Amino acid sequence: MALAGIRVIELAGLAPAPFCGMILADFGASVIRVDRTKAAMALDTQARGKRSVALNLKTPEGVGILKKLCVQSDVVLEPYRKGVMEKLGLGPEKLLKENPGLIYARLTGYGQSGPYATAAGHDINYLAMSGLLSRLGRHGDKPYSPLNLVADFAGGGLTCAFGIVLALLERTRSGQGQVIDASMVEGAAYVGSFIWKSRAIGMWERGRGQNMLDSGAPFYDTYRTADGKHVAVGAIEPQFYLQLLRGLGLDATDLPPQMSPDGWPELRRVFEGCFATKTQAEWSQIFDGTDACVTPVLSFDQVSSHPHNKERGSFVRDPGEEESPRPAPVLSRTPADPCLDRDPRIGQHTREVLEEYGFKSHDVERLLAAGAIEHNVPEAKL
Ligand SMILES: CCCCCCCCCCCC[C@H](C)C(=O)SCCNC(=O)CCNC(=O)[C@H](O)C(C)(C)COP(=O)(O)OP(=O)(O)OC[C@H]1O[C@@H](n2cnc3c(N)ncnc32)[C@H](O)[C@@H]1OP(=O)(O)O
Repeated sequence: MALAGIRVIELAGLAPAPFCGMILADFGASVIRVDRTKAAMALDTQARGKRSVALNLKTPEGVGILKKLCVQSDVVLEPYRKGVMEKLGLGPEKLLKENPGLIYARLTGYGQSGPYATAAGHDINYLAMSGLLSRLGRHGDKPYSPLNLVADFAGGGLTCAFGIVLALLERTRSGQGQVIDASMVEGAAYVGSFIWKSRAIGMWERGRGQNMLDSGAPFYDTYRTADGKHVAVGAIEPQFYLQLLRGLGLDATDLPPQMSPDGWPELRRVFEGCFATKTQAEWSQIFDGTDACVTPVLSFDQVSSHPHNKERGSFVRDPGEEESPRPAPVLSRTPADPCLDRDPRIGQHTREVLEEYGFKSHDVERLLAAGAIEHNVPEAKL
């Protein structure tokens, strides 16, 4: 796999850093998640392919172990509030001095500088600060946050993983590591570059929810079908729009012009009436194989059995029969090979990892007895 041989230390976080770590693990990196001792439960639902060590960073021994793990690794990924790592004596200056090749990725909401740098926050706050949230939502309604996808995952975890891969690539030339300051505000805004830059061509002149791509246009929206399900319509170009009308049994000459916002309320009423007359499956039969850009809005239950996704194997099943998306994109020679084992328990690999990083087994016993580390044996499987 593309990242085989890369050693990553991921300090356990809430959602964006775990996703970043999972991407690296899916593509072959050895990812060790550093968990707290005495944790009631693992909150990391994106632990695929990772190993877990449990360290108590409130003890000098725990901090010493983390330092040893970091200086022998390629990447450290930390999701804490600005200043937490420095307080532990594990700031980038110190670690890069000991390991000049280290890539030190800091994934935060507001970045490492500025008046908000130390403030608590979550996806919705970062999205708000990126400017994008002000553009999301239906006409007449307040701004709407589309799950925690944009800041936490697209602008956060994924962007940070991209930064790590760039730094790894650059290190092959310079031999040097570097610090990555991944701010989710900036990552989200960057992901939204199209929105920012397409203002110049007048794409966002109208208010929220009144433009072509923000649910303003009837040819770019979802519609309820006779069985209470939905279809998604994305028929922008005139030739595709004509196919949409054909499938709906409508004649363009009886309707307001496609690109005239004044006629959009009337057009939407007509489309709503049409889509409500058939089930989702019936619409799929009509539109599949055409360029009308109409697709079913699939539920999680439907998604993996849809013939397209099924043929490509777009979803994988873990041994607990839970489905999840397979890693993307697909590389032709070195594709990701997601680990299908159950997620690690907190501290499941403490002993194994510490010995791998040069600790003697009697040291491990001493650290266990001192409460600086925890080792949890997985429950036996039948
Ligand atoms: C009942 C509650 C249930 C909660 C269920 C949660 C279910 C999951 C849901 C996921 C929701 C996802 C949401 C929508 C998100 O947006 S997640 C994104 C959150 N934001 C970020 O990640 C940005 C960067 N991080 C941060 O800003 C902050 O970490 C935070 C998220 C606001 C949390 O702040 P806070 O809890 O005060 O932690 P921090 O200031 O970072 O300090 C961490 C302290 O913990 C310590 N620590 C760390 N590891 C260990 C360890 N192994 N052993 C012992 N201690 C440990 C650190 O040393 C630090 O301690 P101290 O410096 O405070 O003394």
